[in-house]
Amino acid sequence: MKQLIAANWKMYKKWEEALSTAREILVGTHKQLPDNREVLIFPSFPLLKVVSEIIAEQKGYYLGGQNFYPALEGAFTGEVSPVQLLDLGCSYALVGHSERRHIFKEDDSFLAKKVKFGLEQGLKIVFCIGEKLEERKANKVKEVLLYQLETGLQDIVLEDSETLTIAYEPVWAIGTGEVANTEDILEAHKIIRDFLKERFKFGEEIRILYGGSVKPANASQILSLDNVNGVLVGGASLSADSFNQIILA
Ligand SMILES: O=C(CO)COP(=O)(O)O
Repeated sequence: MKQLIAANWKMYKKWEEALSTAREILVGTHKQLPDNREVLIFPSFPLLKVVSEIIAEQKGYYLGGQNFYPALEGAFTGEVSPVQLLDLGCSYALVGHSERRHIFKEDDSFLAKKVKFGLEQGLKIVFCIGEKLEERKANKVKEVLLYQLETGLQDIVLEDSETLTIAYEPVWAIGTGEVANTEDILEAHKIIRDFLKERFKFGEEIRILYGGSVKPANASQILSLDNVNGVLVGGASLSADSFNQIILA
């Protein structure tokens, strides 16, 4: 299974910066990209085209949309469809990111609809889950993760293990500089792996990423842990210099 190093640029960057960062990422890593690593970039919608032009046809580099609405087309002002993402060269999309869940109030049943619809349209889905600090303090990590997995992945049929990736992003570790410790990551990823093995016939091969304050200084240690098949990076993916160190960590 190849490790996936993913950049979530969130609502950052303008055209020129996206162009130069994407170029520097490609130039700085493509010759040394290990065979067992892949790179995925999630720019905001207005930047998809410029990043797509840089990484299109580059082996091991992929483009993803940060969000979509689960319909082919229609009167949904302000929304973007999976068909439009695919048309711009995206092969992946994020669903269930903590910022979508908490700021935009996307609930579990809506997220389940998005996962199913996105997969049906041919997008690979990176489904994000993670507990809040108060849930961790109340010893509810397992309960929360299993609930998010069970509801979000209900009714889906997978054609192969590459179409689904899970990202474990503890909410308290996102953008805080407070990375989860080794035991916490191992425990959460084991819970997710056991669920996947029980739910899907190729559950052993579905990638599980860790996200939350991943930096060049902690990336290689995190990537060496059992059941960690990649990372989803926010802040440290905005500069090519730090993201490249993570790609090659
Ligand atoms: O939300 C994240 C990636 O999706 C993580 O963000 P940070 O790496 O900035 O903590």
